Amino acid sequence: MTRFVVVPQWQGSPAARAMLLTDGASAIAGDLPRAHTTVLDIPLEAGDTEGTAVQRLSSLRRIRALVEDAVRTANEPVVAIGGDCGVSVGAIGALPGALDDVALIWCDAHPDLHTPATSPSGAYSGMALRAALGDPDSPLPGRAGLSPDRVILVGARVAEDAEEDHLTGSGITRVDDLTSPDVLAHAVAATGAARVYVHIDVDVIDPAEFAGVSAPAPFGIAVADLVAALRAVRARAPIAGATIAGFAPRSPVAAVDDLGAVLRLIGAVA
Ligand SMILES: NC(=[NH2+])NCCC[C@H](N)C(=O)O
Repeated sequence: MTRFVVVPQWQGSPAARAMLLTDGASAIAGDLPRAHTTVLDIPLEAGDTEGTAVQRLSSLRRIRALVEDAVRTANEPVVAIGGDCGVSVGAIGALPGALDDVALIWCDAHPDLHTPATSPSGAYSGMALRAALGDPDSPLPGRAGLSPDRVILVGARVAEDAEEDHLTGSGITRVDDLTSPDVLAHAVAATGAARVYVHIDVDVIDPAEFAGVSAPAPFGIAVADLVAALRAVRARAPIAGATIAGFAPRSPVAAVDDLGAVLRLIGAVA
């Protein structure tokens, strides 16, 4: 079975209306099977930087501990429901066993490869993949063991120069076209990994199909293509865990329009 861990946090987001992410998490939670769902009691306050370049770090640190504890005690694969992308760093770090057999599929309109020094916003979500890879400059790094040559970045189309510079020669594989469903599975097979973690920021989906995101970016992936690609991945390697992040509906009525797509994505990883 799968355990759903709902993390209604917003503190890692650069968005002006970041708290919409807590509404998104709650909307999703309402559609999940109650007996298999844990909703974390997330501090609502912003917290402070602790003198670093990471906004709201003190709250993010407390949230990290809650996420790690929930994933560790689940004793079954967890689908973490954000909140912003920072949720994945703790959820990946708390996976059972060493991370050296894990491939990470990072589906996101943004590569999230900033360090605190290069981030334009100070938002931890924009540093999330870099932190998951053990960024030595991060005050809140992920657990060691994940390797860039086992990371596949899907649908990233809005990147700052510092992120493009880091990507060049990083060993990270990029996949931008999922219209052929086996491309992603082949990329995973090429990493040699035995299990897969799937991170999905819903802003990877084309805005024509999905409205409830903080910063819509054109030329995204189709829901059906991502679902088919993930099905092909699962035929080869088990999913060790997953995150659905970035759902920021403008209103409860607007949330309903996107929930079908969210549930299809959850079905693809759960
Ligand atoms: N996964 C996301 N929504 N990331 C947003 C990051 C935006 C921008 N690159 C920043 O660091 O502020």
